[in-house]
Amino acid sequence: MNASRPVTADSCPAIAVEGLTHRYGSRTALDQLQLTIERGELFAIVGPNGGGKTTLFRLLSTLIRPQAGDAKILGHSLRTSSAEIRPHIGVVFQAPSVDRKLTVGENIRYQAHLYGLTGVALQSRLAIVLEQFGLTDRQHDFVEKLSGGLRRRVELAKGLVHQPTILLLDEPSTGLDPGARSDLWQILRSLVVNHRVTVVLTTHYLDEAAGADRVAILSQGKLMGVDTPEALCRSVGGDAVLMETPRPDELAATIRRQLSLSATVMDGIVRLEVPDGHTWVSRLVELSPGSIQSIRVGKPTLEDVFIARTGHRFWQVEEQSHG
Ligand SMILES: Nc1ncnc2c1ncn2[C@@H]1O[C@H](COP(=O)(O)OP(=O)(O)OP(=O)(O)O)[C@@H](O)[C@H]1O
Repeated sequence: MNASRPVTADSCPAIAVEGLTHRYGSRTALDQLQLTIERGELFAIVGPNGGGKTTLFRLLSTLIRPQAGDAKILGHSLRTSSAEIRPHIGVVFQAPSVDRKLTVGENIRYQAHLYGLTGVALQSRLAIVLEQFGLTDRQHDFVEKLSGGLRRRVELAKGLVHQPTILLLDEPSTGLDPGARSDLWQILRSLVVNHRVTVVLTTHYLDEAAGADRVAILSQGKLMGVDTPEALCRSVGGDAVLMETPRPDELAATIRRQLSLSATVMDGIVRLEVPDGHTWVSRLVELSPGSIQSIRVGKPTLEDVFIARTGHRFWQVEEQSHG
């Protein structure tokens, strides 16, 4: 984007992760990860706490060096070329990096200095990002006076002031109310569509990951699936049928025995995936008269994908130990 930078071949992906493995002592945080992120994608890396998202994020943002494997960012190796990579990436960390005692404008200006921007070029970029994030009339306000959503916008403006090709965001929605989360996603989508920035974010909100172009599911350091949200959900097959009953194990066993369907019990709820779920409702209810308190039929969600791929509920995984 910057004329002084070497032009990178447009054909190479934004990010190509090639067998990245990372261990903290005996704990494997990332296990031979393979993943390609194309340019101009809004890409979500989703996973429960401890899944390895932050470790991957720290590797991709050149904060830590790969122990095994590599990743190419716009064709540059993380192992050998982190200095070449840095100008091309903008990073928004999970922990706030804005200085609350400085104004919005000062925060962005200091960040721009770190990337060597000065004078007219700096003023021009400052004006552009302030406008882009609806902060022009707040530029003289102290950050400590802003709402959480506006502060997050200042973080984004800082991350983009040097015009990176790739924006990495670690859990950007954490702590935001639903309105601010929705604003944030609109901004991210606009960056992709109008400015062709590749946006890669981590999240543990499955519902918001469904708004990305593609989703990678990371659990216990392993990639459990990567595709568009629609394709991932289709891969579960049919509809998800969920039943509440006082004796879930008994009902699941009856369904397996009498209907030859693979019913499972998770968190006390009997669940199964079948094509045309609505056609099964009366048969299921008649199977065990009076025992089903409620029955729900719905299209599979990313949570269903997670269950199908890992055998666990999303929020259970963090309680399990890692190998
Ligand atoms: N500095 C560290 N020392 C030891 N173990 C660590 C360290 N950082 C992470 N881990 C472990 O590595 C695994 C992956 O952690 P990581 O923070 O990458 O996951 P995450 O998906 O980002 O989780 P969260 O959503 O909670 O931030 C976890 O088991 C975690 O306990």
